[in-house]
Amino acid sequence: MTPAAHAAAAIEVLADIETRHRPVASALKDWGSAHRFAGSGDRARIASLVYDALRRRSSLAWRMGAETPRALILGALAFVRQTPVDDLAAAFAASPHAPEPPTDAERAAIAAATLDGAPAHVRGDYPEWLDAGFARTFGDERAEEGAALAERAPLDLRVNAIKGDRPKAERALAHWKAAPTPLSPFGLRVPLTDDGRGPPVQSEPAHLKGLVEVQDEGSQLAALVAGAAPGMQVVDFCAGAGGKTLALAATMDNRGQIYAHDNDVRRLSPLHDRAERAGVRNMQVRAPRGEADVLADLVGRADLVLIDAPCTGAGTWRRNPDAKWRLKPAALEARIAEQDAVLAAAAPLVKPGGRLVYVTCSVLAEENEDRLAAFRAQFPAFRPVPAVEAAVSAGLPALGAFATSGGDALLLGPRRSGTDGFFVAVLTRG
Ligand SMILES: C[S@@+](CC[C@H](N)C(=O)[O-])C[C@H]1O[C@@H](n2cnc3c(N)ncnc32)[C@H](O)[C@@H]1O
Repeated sequence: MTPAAHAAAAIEVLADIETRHRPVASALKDWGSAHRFAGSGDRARIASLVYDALRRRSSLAWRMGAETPRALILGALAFVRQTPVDDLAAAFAASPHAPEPPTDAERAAIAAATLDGAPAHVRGDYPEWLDAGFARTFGDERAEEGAALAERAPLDLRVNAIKGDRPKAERALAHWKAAPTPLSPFGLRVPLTDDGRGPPVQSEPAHLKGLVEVQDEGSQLAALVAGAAPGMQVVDFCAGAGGKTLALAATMDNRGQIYAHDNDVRRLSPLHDRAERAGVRNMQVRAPRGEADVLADLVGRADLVLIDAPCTGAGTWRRNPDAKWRLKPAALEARIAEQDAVLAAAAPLVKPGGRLVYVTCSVLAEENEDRLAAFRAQFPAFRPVPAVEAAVSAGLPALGAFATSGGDALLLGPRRSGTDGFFVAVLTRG
């Protein structure tokens, strides 16, 4: 397929997403099934263009003066990919499966485009109803912070210390030009292609042998700040597929015990194979079993309980741009209720003197500081560890620069730390 045909396909996929309110992954999958001639490289290029358009949907629509799938894809090619409009016109004219060449009105929109005068939520490409929430966290810099969350995300890997060190992994992945990440001592960053595609990690020997896992640097840092150490009893209360479980286990060196729990048994299922591949031998999966309290024996026994709470994912919009446009106030309310519920359910597991670590991948204070305040009112025995102190004791003093204004937590994000957005608060039980 030609680049022009990729553009035509991306317009089709976006139209499917808009008209049938479909998640982007399903729309892309269906397009691939209906167009079997398209190879995996073509499908990846189409997906990358769709994601580029979705990340910047508001600002592209503002610049193009329209929010149609065609306007968004032309805008992504012109403003994200920086393709000159005459080159687009020539490419479209030369390909039989191309969109119509840019009209005079579209050319004029591209030539005149500016975001001057656009409101913060348009410049920052986040939903208008979240403007107050963004203003609360970021104040006058909310448009810039939103824009950083609308950039492409890098491909980060975590080197699994059970299987080898970072230089070993770097050598194994030299053909990808993987290089150390700035903040995590276990991170490697893999450059993407100009159009935003990464290499096939899952089939790479270093991945198959458990030497590396895909994990954003911010997620790695959240797990490191939690401070799991050899010999501890650790509960990963919202383990999901185990991204953080494996990171915690790597710092425990197979000594002590890590219990991976989630209230959704299906989410836990990949963890068995992942742990096997990673060489983790001190993990128990505590999946839900009907009404039984599967963590009853751990009450008051855990040195560390990590709550990687269900959240809106507002810190990971670089990777899931359609999620930000689909997010509605009711979903935020539902996540808040779940966050209060997991905090209340997990707190009794912490032993006196032990640590509770609350993490979200959101930048919204309603999911972060407000939840901690509500929790502390209900559980006064828990006291926050100042973020600077938590960073120093994790051996990551540089993270102190990302303390929240209250100083009780860390807030990471693409504009601050070059990572996804994560909120990390450490509390101790008195
Ligand atoms: C942010 S995800 C976890 C991601 C995972 N820790 C990782 O690093 O890959 C949040 C998880 O919380 C789980 N969850 C939601 N409510 C819960 C509850 N009441 N008890 C336990 N887990 C819950 C969800 O099923 C979801 O898997």
